[in-house]
Amino acid sequence: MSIRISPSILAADFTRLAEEADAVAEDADLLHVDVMDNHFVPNLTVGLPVVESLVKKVRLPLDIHLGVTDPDRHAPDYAEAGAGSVTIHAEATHSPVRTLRAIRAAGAQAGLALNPATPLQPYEGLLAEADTLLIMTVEPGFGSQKFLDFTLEKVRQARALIDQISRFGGRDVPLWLQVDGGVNESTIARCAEAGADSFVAGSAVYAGTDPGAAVRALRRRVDASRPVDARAS
Ligand SMILES: O=C(CO)[C@H](O)[C@H](O)COP(=O)(O)O
Ligand SMILES: [Fe+2]
Repeated sequence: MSIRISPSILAADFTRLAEEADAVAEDADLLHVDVMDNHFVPNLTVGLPVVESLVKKVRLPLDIHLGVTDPDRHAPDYAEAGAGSVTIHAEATHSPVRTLRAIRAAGAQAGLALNPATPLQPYEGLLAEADTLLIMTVEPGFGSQKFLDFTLEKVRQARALIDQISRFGGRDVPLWLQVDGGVNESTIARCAEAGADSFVAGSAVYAGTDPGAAVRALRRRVDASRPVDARAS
């Protein structure tokens, strides 16, 4: 089983985004960009012009997390800008099928995010339209928040569902199970044990002095939490 680590630049130095991205380029799989509009979440970050500039400079695929009120209007623009993946929130979208299909049609992977209090069951049928299911492990809006333990039960439910879909041949492309918020060296193993295989980490990567080493440490934690025969060589 492969895993993905996606450092969140929400915790990086915004005056040096290209260098901060470069610092994890050898060790990470994606670069997570939180687009926040001060409406869906009470914080304002970056938008399309910054993402368009990052796409040209950053060696990793951009993992765009849209914390915005109107993802149906904005998501296709991020995919067309060259993002690797664009994730919309279930609580914000009014036409998830159309928007997830538009993201894929523009050449990006499509993600669906669920806030901590949002149940999985109403969205199970939508998973066929998605490449990533993001289970928020904090309320979206800010970095450095404490991991919400109760969200692990939803990660377990999602893992069981994804495994069931794969067993019955229901997909020909992977469906990543991503966690975001409070993921660090103490919580990442529990996320992996619950079934997550894609991990966003902001402060755990960028708060220290060596972001690349922090990504490698997180990867080792995930690896150590898996059975010996499933570990990376
Ligand atoms: O979506 C997010 C917040 O809404 C961020 O991706 C997340 O908070 C990452 O930061 P940290 O790992 O420090 O919790
Ligand atoms: Fe995020």
